Amino acid sequence: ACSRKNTRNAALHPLWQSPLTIPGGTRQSPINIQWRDSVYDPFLKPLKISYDPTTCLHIWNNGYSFLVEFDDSADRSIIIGGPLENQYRLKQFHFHWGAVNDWGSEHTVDCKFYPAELHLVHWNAVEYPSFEEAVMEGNGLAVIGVFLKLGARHEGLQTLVDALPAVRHKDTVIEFDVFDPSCLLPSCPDYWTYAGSLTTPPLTESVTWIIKKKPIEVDEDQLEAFRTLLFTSHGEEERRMVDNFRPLQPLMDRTVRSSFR
Ligand SMILES: NS(=O)(=O)N=C1NCCCN1
Ligand SMILES: [Zn+2]
Repeated sequence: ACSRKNTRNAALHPLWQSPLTIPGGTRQSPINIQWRDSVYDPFLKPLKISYDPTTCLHIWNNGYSFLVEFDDSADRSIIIGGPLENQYRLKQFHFHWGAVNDWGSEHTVDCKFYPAELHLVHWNAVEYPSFEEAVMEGNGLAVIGVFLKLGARHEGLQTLVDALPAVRHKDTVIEFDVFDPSCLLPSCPDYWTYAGSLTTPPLTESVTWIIKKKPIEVDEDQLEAFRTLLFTSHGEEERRMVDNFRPLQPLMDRTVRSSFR
């Protein structure tokens, strides 16, 4: 197993006061992706992504992360192909990050942590009437994970970073009219995919994970901006929003497939 220097052995994750492990869970997330154990699947299709930037609604701080939410009342921002049987609608994206650059991502690759990880959350609107119902189904959700590494400033991310001071406290929200999340995806099409779960409540085993092989680069100031956010609401004693990742979960009887040789 991979060791994160500051691993706590708390039974309850301090952040979410939810059980670290789900009793009877067989497909929990996040996991370590052991590159050499992943299996190339030639039948995996390319992932097709088409987002309409005007479906962007607002940015808000929900006390776990900051998230950008989209109008998912029609099939305007969708993904299809890859390991997916249906098309899935974009609902929101958010990030997980560390207090320092040595850790912060939820998934790891050969036990390597990245300083942050982006999750683009989509739901199966072909088979289910709402996101809330899809969350309870084995094929209800598809989440694209993108690793963030320290490097050049990311101009597309900067528009989000500039809005963060307005959502510093939990339960604050600002309108965010136009944003194309495609600018946060690496150009390389390669990904790993496996059957997993949500990593924050309700932790349901409803996610087809699609983890991009290549990270995107962001600079130190942009990571520091994430760390200026707070878990706490106005008037509460301030607690910096950092280390908002779930510890690694056991792979159990799962195979991670790759779209590339
Ligand atoms: N980190 S995660 O797996 O995306 N977890 C989520 N929980 C609530 C709904 C959206 N996503
Ligand atoms: Zn997430």
